[in-house]
Amino acid sequence: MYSRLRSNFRLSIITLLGASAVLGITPFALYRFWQGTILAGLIDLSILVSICGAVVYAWRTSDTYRSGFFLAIVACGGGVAVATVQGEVGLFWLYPSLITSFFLTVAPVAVLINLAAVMALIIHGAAFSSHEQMWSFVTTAIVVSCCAYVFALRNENQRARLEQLATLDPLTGIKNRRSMDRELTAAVASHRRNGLSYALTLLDLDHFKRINDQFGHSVGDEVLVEFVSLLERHTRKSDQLFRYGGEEFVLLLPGVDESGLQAVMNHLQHSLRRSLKSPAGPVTASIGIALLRQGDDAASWLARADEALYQAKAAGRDRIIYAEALAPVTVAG
Ligand SMILES: Nc1nc2c(ncn2[C@@H]2O[C@H](COP(=O)(O)OP(=O)(O)OP(=O)(O)O)[C@@H](O)[C@H]2O)c(=O)[nH]1
Repeated sequence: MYSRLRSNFRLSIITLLGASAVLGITPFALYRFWQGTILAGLIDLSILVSICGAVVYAWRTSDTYRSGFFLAIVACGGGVAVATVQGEVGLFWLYPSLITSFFLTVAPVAVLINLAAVMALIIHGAAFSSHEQMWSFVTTAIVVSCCAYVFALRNENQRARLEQLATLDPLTGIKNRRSMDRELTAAVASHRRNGLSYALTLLDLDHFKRINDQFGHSVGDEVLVEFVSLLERHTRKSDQLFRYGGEEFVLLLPGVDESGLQAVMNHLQHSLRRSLKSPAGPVTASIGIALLRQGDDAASWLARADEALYQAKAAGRDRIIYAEALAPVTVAG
């Protein structure tokens, strides 16, 4: 539970709102019933029940987008209803609602919800005792919304940047090992659920250390970038490429059959032999491939591809080794 709250910002806001609603609104709802203002009490109670329902839904389904959107409407709609029934006392409730909208849903939607809440109050007018009070409220509501908008946007940009830093390799721009672990686990789950076939390819540049030693690290870096560019050009959009570490890369190919896989890999190997070069001449790669099998998990699947790569290196490099025997490819003509 704690790890879900830590990793999912919107879920933590939804939960915080739920807890604040229970602690903050319950005494008011009870007080209003006790005072005999039944309508205001019922509004408080329905806000409370709606918020709790949305929190439970968010936890059960992890669909924080819909529950957040619903909560933003409930919080602002509730604030409008309370202000309309209770007058200026209710206006105070609208400020936290206007701010939390930006953390419950995406910024443009939050702007629309807040605008609708303020417009509804202006049109109905019953919440305000004077024009001066109304315009003071409108101005402060806009100022609060603008500040929350800027803060939410900044927060979203930083989150996206952090996500990028955590998942992408800075040199080549492709996904890193952390992303690979996630995608391999997802592929195993998809294979178990729908039987979709997957191939995992480990590619390792041959004698790469020599390039670094002879020409320097920056030339080595250029070769790595060119290698990635070649791989991207010769694979499908649905294939995923990851930097496993150093000069080792993983290519994940979904929906492949054995003969298609062999054709793709042979073509890739020819392209690498033809096009990948360092100042010392052509650069080759050794390739180990494992098809996802029933009973595999991500670790055992990767280990089989790794073993195949080891065999490719041991057998003299610049070759493709499959972890399992594949049906021979029949060449037409
Ligand atoms: N330029 C550059 N070099 C890197 C990077 N990451 C790892 N390396 C180098 O890659 C080299 C890998 O060397 P080895 O593991 O001996 O592999 P190899 O020389 O390719 O030999 P084989 O794999 O056996 O063919 C090391 O010299 C690392 O310093 C990087 O980001 N940039």
